Amino acid sequence: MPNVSPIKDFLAGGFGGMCLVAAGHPLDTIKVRLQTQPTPGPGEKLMYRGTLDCALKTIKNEGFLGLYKGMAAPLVGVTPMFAICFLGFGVGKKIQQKTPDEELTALQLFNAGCLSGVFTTAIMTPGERIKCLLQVQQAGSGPQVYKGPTDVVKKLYKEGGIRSIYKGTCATLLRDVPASGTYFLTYEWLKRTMAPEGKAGELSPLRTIFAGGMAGVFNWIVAIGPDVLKSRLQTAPEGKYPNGIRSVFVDIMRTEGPKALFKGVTPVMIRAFPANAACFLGYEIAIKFLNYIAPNL
Ligand SMILES: CC(=O)O[C@H](CC(=O)[O-])C[N+](C)(C)C
Repeated sequence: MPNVSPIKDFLAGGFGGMCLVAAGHPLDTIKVRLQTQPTPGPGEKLMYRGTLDCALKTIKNEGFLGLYKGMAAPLVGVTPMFAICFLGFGVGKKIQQKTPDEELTALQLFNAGCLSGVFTTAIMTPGERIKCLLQVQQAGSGPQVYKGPTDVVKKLYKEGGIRSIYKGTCATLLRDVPASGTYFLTYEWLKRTMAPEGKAGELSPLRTIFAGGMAGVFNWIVAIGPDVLKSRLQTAPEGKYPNGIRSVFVDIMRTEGPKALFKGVTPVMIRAFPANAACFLGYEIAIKFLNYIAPNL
C-alpha cells in the first residue's frame, strides 16, 4: 500500500466529489421524488409510475434543468464532504497501520471506511436536508416554499434553530457508517485484485472506473433502506415523526410494508455506477497530479 497522505486525500477527494455531482445529480433528483411522492388515496393514481415516468414528467413540466434542481447545494456541500470522506478514510487507514507501508486487512479497510462515514455526517446531514427539501418542491404544484439553498437554511433556522437544520443526523449515521465501510472496502479490494502483477495499487483508467462504479453499487445496496427513512424524515412537516427515524420506520411498516424501504432503488442503482466511477477516476487523477507537483506533501 503506498504512503497515505491525508492532505492529498482531502484535496483529491474534493475533486472526486465534484466529478460525482456532475455525473449523478439528475438521477438523485428522480430518486428523492420517487421516495417522497405522496401515497395515493383510494381511486387516485400514483404521481410517478417509476424512474422513466418521473424523468419524463420532470422534463415535460420543468424542462431538462428540472433534473438539476437543488444541485448548487450538493456542489457546495459534496465537494468538502468528499474531501472529508477521503480524509476520514486516509486517517482511518493511518491510525491502524503500524508502519507506513503496511497492507491493511479487509476488516481494517472496512473500519477505516466506517470512520469516514462518521467524519462526513457533520456536513452530510444539513446538505441532505437542504437538497431533499428543494428536490421534493415541484414547479406548478402549490406555492414554492423555498427560493434556494440559503432560503432553506434561513427558514429552517427560524423554525427550529440548528436542531432543525441537523434533523436526520441519526438516520444519516445509520446510512453512511456501514455504507462507507462497504464503499471503501469494495474499491480497495477490487483495486488490489485487479492490479497487474508486482504493481499493487496501480490501476488503468478502465479498471478504476469498474472498481469505483462497483464501490458505488455496494455502497447503495447497504444504504438504500436507511436512505428512504432519512429522506422521509428530512422532508416531513415538523412534528410528524415525534420519535425521529423510529417513528418513520413504524409508520412505513404499518402503511406500506417492507417493500417501501426499496423505493427509488432503480434510479439509485442507475446513478451509483457512473457517479462513483467518475468520483474515483477524478480522485485517482487528482492524486497522480498532486504526487507529481508535490511528491513530499
Ligand atoms: C450516500 C452517499 O453519499 O454515498 C456516497 C456515494 C454516492 O453515490 O453518493 C458514498 N459515501 C457515503 C462514502 C460518501
